[in-house]
Amino acid sequence: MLKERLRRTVMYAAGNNPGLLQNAAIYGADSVIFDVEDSVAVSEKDSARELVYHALKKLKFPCEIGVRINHISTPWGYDDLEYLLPAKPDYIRLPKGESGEEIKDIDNIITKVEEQQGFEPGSIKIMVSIESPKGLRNAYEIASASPRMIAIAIGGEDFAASLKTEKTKGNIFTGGRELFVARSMIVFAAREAGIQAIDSVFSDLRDEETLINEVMLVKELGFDGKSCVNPRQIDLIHQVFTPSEKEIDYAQRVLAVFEEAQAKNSGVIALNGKMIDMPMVIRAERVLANARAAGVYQKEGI
Ligand SMILES: CC(C)(COP(=O)(O)OP(=O)(O)OC[C@H]1O[C@@H](n2cnc3c(N)ncnc32)[C@H](O)[C@@H]1OP(=O)(O)O)[C@@H](O)C(=O)NCCC(=O)NCCSC(=O)C[C@@](O)(CC(=O)O)C(=O)O
Ligand SMILES: [Mg+2]
Repeated sequence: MLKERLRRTVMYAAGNNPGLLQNAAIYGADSVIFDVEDSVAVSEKDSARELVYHALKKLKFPCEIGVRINHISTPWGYDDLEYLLPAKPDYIRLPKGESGEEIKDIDNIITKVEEQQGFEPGSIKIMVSIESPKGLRNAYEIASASPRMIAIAIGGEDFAASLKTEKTKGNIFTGGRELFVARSMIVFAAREAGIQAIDSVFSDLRDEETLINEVMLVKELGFDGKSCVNPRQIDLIHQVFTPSEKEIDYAQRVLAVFEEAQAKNSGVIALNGKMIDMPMVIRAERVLANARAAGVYQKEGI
C-alpha cells in the first residue's frame, strides 16, 4: 500500500472565478488548490475569499481540495485562515514559506479552529511552497515543523524571480538549469521529513512536448507530482507519473526473483544479467504501490 495519497497533479483554480471553482475538480487532477494568492488581484481578495468559502461549504468534490492563502506576513494571510478554515479545506497551501516558525504558527491556528468547529484533530493538513533562497535553506525545518505537513513544493516562477533570473523551459540539457539545485534540495528535505515533494507549474499551455520532458526530469529527481494550471496538462503529467505496463511487469519480476533468492537464503540475485538487491526491491514495491493507487494494477502482494 502507498502510505501517502497519490498527488501526481495539484491543479490551481483562481479563487475569484466561480466557473473554475465549480469545475476544477471534475477533470481528474489528484488534488486541486483554490487560490486566493497570486492569481487574485488585490482589489478582489475579499470577494475571492468569500467565493472560496461558499464553494467549500456548498459543493461536493471528487478529489481533495486545498486553499492557497496569502502569506501570513501580508495584510490578508491571517484573515484568509480565520475566514476559510471553518469551511474545512483538506489542506492549507502556504506560499513563499521561509521558516518552521510560520508553519508552527499556522498549525496552532488550525488546532484552535478544529477544536472550535468540532473537526477531527489533525484533519486539516499543510503543504508549503518554497519560493526563495531563504525558504530553500530552511526546507527541512519547514518540512518537519508539523505533523500536518503533507508536502513541500517548489514555486518555480517566484523562485527564479528571487534569484534574479527567469524560469526557463525544458530539461537539464535544454533549459531548467536555474532550478536544478533547488529542485533536488526540496526532494532531499521532503524525503528526510518523510513527506511528498511537488514540482512547480509549467506555464506554456501550448508546449506539450516540453511539459512532458520537464515532468520526466522531475520524476527522475524524485518528485511525487507537479503543480499545474490547466486541465489539459493533467493527462500529460499523469502519463509520466503513472507506472507503465512495462514498469509494472519489471517490478513484478524483480519481486518474484528476489523472493526466490530469499528462499535460498541469499540477498542478491541476477535478472536478465542485472544484479537485484534490496534497493531495487524497494523501488519495485513503490512502482506497484503507485500503480495500485493510480488504478492501473489491482493485484495485492506481487
Ligand atoms: C491559464 C488560464 C488563464 C488559461 O485559461 P483558458 O480559458 O485560456 O484555458 P482553456 O484551456 O481554453 O480552458 C478550457 C476550459 O477549461 C477551463 N479551465 C482552464 N483552466 C482551469 C483551471 N485551472 N481550473 C478549472 N478549469 C479550468 C476553462 O474555464 C475552460 O472551460 P470551458 O469554458 O467550460 O470550456 C487558466 O487555465 C487558469 O486560470 N489557470 C489557473 C491559473 C492560476 O491559478 N495561476 C496561479 C497559480 S501558478 C503561480 O502562482 C505560480 C507559482 O506560485 C506556482 C507554484 O507555486 O507552483 C510559482 O511561483 O511558480
Ligand atoms: Mg509563486
